[in-house]
Amino acid sequence: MYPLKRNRRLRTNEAIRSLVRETIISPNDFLVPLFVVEGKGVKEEIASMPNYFRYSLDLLEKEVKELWSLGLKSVLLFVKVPDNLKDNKGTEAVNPKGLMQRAIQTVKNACPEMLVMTDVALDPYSSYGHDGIVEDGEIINDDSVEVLTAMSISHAEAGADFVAPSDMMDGRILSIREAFEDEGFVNMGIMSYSAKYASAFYGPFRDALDSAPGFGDKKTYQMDYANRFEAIKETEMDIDEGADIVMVKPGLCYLDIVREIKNEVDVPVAVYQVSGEYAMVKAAAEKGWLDHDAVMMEQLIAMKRAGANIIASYFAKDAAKLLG
Ligand SMILES: NCc1[nH]cc(CCC(=O)O)c1CC(=O)O
Ligand SMILES: [Mg+2]
Repeated sequence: MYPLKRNRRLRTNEAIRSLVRETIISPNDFLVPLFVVEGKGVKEEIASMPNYFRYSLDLLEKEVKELWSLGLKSVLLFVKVPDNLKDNKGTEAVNPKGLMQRAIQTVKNACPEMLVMTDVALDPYSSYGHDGIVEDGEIINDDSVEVLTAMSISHAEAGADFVAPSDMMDGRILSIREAFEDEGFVNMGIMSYSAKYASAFYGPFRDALDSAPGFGDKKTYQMDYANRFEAIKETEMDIDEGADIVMVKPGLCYLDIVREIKNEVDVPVAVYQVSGEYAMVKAAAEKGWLDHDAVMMEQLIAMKRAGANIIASYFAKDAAKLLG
């Protein structure tokens, strides 16, 4: 007549709940995205990403030290490139004195043990705002891969630990891996954005870098969000081509994909909780409609529970502070 098994016993108080908790997060799980701009003393808030900033190199140095003191040991660098340096060839992307190359050196000087990952794609450097080279209104694959490979070598030369190709061109992981081997960068890591969907959740990021596509959309290279098997195919191919870490992006709407990939592959799986996901929580919290910290933690734990070993998140610093 009464239940023989009372599951509620294990929920009676926080002590027992924490004893049986299956998923925990710590600052070790996070990858911190950072936006870098030219200038001195610049710390600009991004309008659509409240409490998230673009830093000039001098203030980047301070920020990175603070992250380190919070236990955050990996950063993912993005740069905002002035319009006059944008073209259709990625010229500035391979400039040894470019902003990205200097940002890598700045982080390494400020904090030698910080793991530095760099975004590899042409969009912030492209006069068209696309991730590859444009010809007759199309984003052409193989020439883009060549530039992305040169860009990766340039980041390795500047001292990066990992490149994170986010462009979704075919074959770029193999090309980058072979170039690293040929040039003696045998320890350079590749975190591939292997299952990256064409998503409307990237909007605020494109504000942050002024990198919105000038024509069309990214659907000829980023994945259709209706697809699931394709994510596994993309991911397995990138692992075969030499990726050390694979990534699913965006996060929350794609946790089914994270779980499937985690079950399929034997390399670490990352997830990217993207700018639009961050903006939604901030906006609702500002209105008093959601509890910011509670919703943030619930989402981060959900990502880890879904199988993500690594979470790239704009909440990394807030979460690290809360986790103490
Ligand atoms: N290719 C560049 C890149 N790398 C990461 C993001 C999005 C990150 C975010 O929204 O937080 C994008 C934008 C895009 O593909 O359009
Ligand atoms: Mg691919």
